[in-house]
Amino acid sequence: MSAPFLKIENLHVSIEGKEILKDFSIEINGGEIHAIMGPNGTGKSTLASAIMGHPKYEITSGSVTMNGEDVLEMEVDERAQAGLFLAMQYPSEISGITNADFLRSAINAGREEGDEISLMKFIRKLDEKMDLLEMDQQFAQRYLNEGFSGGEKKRNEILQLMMLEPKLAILDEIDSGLDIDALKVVSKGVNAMRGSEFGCLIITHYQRLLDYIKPDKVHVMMQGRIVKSGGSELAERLEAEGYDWIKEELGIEDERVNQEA
Ligand SMILES: Nc1ncnc2c1ncn2[C@@H]1O[C@H](COP(=O)(O)OP(=O)(O)OP(=O)(O)O)[C@@H](O)[C@H]1O
Repeated sequence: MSAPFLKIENLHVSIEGKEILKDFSIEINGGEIHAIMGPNGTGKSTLASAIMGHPKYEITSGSVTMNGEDVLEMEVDERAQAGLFLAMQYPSEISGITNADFLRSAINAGREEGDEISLMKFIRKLDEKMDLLEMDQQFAQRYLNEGFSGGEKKRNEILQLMMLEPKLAILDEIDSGLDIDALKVVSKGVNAMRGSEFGCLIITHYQRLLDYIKPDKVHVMMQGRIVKSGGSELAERLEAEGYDWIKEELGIEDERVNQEA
């Protein structure tokens, strides 16, 4: 069997001297979609930012490899070129750059000189993906995310995903703030990406999203690491019962209590 698409081993990450990720490990194979759920403040977004190389997050030990290559050795742009993609909880607005220009530059940044996507091919692909995501054509010419509603930003993140066709996507709360119709459309986009050459890590608070995007594995994250893994049934139980039963089962105490002790 080939090496896992994404392999994270014993990762420790600190922010401003405070350790947030504590011995985090996961393996995602090509074609697999994994979901991470967990209470607020357990380090889910920190994980996403650390993998992408955000300078604020200091990796103190552990490894991250993609297809056997050391991701932590790569510059941020090299990580994107290697096929990593992050859809963020709060996508930023960039004035002066249209959505279409941004997408074309991003596609070409991942290609060799002379192998850039032709304008015709780009437009055809953009039209096709925007159709699938039921996006109005005007969004191609609007400045990136500027004035987009929360739901439109999320839909636009999935458009980027479909245009860039990364090997591994991390989707951080792409369901937050989406109405039911938008949730279905966004899920349709992610499902259209499914295939042996695509791995995906979905961070979510709600099982609802996983009704539409069926994960191969569900992981529960607490206090900076995965404490339990299972299938979709795990997400269903979390939705019904919350996290207390896991804390009880595994003897996990709230951190604040630990600090006071
Ligand atoms: N820039 C920062 N400076 C200081 N602390 C930070 C910073 N970024 C994150 N943290 C802290 O790290 C911890 C983990 O935050 P993170 O955003 O990764 O959690 P999360 O699991 O994604 O939470 P949520 O479910 O609420 O989105 C929190 O206690 C947070 O306050």
